Amino acid sequence: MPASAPLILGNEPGSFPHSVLAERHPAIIRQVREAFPYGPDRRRALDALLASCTKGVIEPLPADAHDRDRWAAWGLDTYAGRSWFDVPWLWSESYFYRQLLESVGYFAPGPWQGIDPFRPDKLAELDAPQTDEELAALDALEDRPAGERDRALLHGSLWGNRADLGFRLSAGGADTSAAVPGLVADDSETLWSLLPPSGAGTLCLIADNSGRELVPDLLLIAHLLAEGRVERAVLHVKPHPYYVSDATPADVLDALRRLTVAPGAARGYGRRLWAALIDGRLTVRAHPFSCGPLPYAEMPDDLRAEFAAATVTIVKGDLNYRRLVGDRLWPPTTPFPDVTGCFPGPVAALRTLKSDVICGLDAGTEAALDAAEGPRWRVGGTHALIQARA
Ligand SMILES: O=P(O)(O)OC[C@@]1(O)O[C@H](CO)[C@@H](O)[C@@H]1O
Repeated sequence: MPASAPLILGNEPGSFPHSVLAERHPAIIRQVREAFPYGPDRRRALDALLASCTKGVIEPLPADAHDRDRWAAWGLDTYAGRSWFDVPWLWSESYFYRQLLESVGYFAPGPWQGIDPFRPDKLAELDAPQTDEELAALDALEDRPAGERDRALLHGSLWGNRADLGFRLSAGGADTSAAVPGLVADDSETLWSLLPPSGAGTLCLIADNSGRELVPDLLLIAHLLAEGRVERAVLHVKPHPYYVSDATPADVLDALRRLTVAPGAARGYGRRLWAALIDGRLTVRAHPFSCGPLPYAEMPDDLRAEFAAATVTIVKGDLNYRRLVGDRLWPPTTPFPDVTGCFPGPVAALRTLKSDVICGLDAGTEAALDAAEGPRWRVGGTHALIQARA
């Protein structure tokens, strides 16, 4: 990895990270308050979190918190007592979601234990007519040449990353804006070379959002298994609700059910995935580190061994990209292999651009984007990348 680049904090007014802490997080708290009829205690806890995350400091966890030791190992003892704006942005955001779940009683025995505060929106998205349209498009793909199906399913998974409910909350619907979407980097050939026909290996896919992103991720997995490009797949999701729409094991089951009751070709994909789960060719993992506040460079040994053994790991979305390359302001032309060197094994990123972090651009592309859009191209969600290294 190149020596270093500035770590992103949220303390610069006017910056995107600052707006996430100062505006997006309060909006998420408001949304969660409306999602369920939480009683006075839960509402008080949400108010307290709002005050803490906007004007207060990072509070420590109680000594009996189930994950006290884990968060201590992840840096809580260092950051407790400091402003949410003055610690690494990645850390601050992650702790916000941890504390949001605490506020709604997600972890405590009682009626709200295990209730996903974002579930109503996730289900609404899964049930939306757009999902039907996207699934219906599979019918037309059935008799297309293999290469065309490869590309369509890869791009479906890539652009599915625009379906990010947290992003929509503060981007005012930018995910459907008319700005010309475009790939700013395309290492598809490297990725396909890692997934040759008759591959006997394992694909790891680190999922991002549920709903309209997870569905095409599952379709891609089903396709790669059916085409024999990999023998097994491991889908990594979050152990608990996170960044509003991130996929959890329950969301995987919802998406799978959506596929298995869909008309046309989609149902076939659903049935194949169902069978693959039963016979073990597809497994779902929800590792605690997947909701951790640290870059992948600091992943624990069990995950390191798992990714090292994979044929390739596909890392989905903006947040996972930040964790992959470190949440730092690299010069955009820094080569992707240079900043992903500590990821154990071949890795590919499929991401729409929703935060300032970027690497692996060629100088001409960077200049053209700056000239056309100013800094907006980095965060608008209208551009995307496919980056890969063996
Ligand atoms: O990971 P995803 O779903 O593609 O995007 C997550 C996101 O919306 O949240 C972060 C800000 O809160 C940004 O990194 C990014 O814009």
